Amino acid sequence: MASLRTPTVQNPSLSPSSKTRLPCATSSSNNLRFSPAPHRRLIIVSSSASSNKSTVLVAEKFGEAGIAASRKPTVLVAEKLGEAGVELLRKFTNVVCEYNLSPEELCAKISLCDALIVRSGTKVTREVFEASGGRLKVVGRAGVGIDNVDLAAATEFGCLVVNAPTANTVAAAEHGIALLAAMARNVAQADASVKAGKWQRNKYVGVSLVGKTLAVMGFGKVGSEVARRAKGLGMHVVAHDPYAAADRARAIGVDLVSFDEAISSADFISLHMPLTPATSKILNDETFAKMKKGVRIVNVARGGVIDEEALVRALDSGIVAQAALDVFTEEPPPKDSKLVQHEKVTVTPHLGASTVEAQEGNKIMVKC
Ligand SMILES: O=C(O)[C@H](O)COP(=O)(O)O
Repeated sequence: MASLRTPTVQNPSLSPSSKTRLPCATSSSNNLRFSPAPHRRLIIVSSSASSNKSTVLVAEKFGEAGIAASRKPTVLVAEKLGEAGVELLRKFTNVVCEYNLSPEELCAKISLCDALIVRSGTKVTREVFEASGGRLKVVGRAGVGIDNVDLAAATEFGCLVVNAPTANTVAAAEHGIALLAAMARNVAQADASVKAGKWQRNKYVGVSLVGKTLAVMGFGKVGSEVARRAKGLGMHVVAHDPYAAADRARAIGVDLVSFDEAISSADFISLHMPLTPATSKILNDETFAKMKKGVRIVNVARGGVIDEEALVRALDSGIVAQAALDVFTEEPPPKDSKLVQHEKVTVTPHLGASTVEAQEGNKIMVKC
């Protein structure tokens, strides 16, 4: 049985309903049922986490019968997605998969497309919407963060932006925990050392996690899963999130505290907030100065939430003992980046959502 989860419309002013979540279709076995919204034309690529089967539904203006009669919409898939979802999408749309497009190439192709599907690596700028000449009706973000899409321009050009808010949760949380443990035990550095022919047992003495305080900054889907796992490792977990409910935190044994209390009490800080004007460079010289000397930082959220130059200063001064980073202000970061090359820093190339399961389970709902 394929189950459809509800994606989130990111610019809901374009939604026919005032709600940001659109329960448009349900599926039971092979029997597809559409909600009574005949004016809607939907393209939904979805998959059930339990069955790992992707489903594509296309409902035309007057229901399923309209699909055959209509022109098939053209969907540009600009980054690699799970193959099963793309295959199903092909049944109902003209799918064009073109990866690693330059901004100019994307602009050149977009005027022929009704929908665009991206991950975090494609910048969907105002220029893209301008170049589409109004044909682009929906941008599907196969993942969570939509900071790579110019939402104001999308709204102005009448284009919906939808994301898949839950597909990557576990993958991102697991990667956060993987980086936390790998950083504490110098796994990457020790691995490189052994491969270079060395045997430096004294150099790579680590620190334990048990009994340490972890501050989870951003207690949403990923943050709360990280907290749950960290509790299982015997850590004391506090969290800061201006929007989280205290009882939800309490239910998993986490104290919600103020930003300053979280960062000043933590032995480890794990970042899980979206990149917004309010969170941009939220870790900076001023906030590093409030941290415990020797704090360790994990970032699987967005590079832009850290002032990277300030982090290098904090690493050099010893305020921050180590950092493990999956995300960077500029991706890929410059080869000579002091931060990436820093010996106290462990890095991965934005792999938070990159598990087989997360990519197969990823779902995109595109509403035209
Ligand atoms: O926002 C997300 O969903 C994650 O950062 C993963 O991004 P990705 O789809 O580019 O791997």
